[in-house]
Amino acid sequence: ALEMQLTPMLILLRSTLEQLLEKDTAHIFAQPVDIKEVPDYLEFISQPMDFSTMSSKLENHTYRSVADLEVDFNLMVSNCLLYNSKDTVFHRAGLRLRDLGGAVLRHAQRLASNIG
Ligand SMILES: CC(=O)c1c[nH]c2ccccc12
Repeated sequence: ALEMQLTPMLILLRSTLEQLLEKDTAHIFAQPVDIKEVPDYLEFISQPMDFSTMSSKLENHTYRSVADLEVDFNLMVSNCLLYNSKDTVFHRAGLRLRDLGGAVLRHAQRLASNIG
């Protein structure tokens, strides 16, 4: 039945998001960038993304595949690399999350292919 098919995917997506969160040890990506603290942020970034938003989208069944999750992960990382100049801790953290997260997502995609 459909709910049987969706449940394993939901479990896989939760596990994948947890693994991605673990790579952000400084919790730089945990919450939305605070526009009060960073008033020019939306002049550069049209679609903010962060892990708490991804978690809400996951629980609202917005993601139907690992690829869907990957789109928002890549958006979050791209925003960081665009807004923060190369000589910043935040930019370096974005590069590191991109590389570590890529490995997590490749493994999750392989597991997802075994569910289908
Ligand atoms: C993820 C990211 O770019 C940021 C996370 N926290 C911030 C604070 C000021 C400017 C940028 C950020």
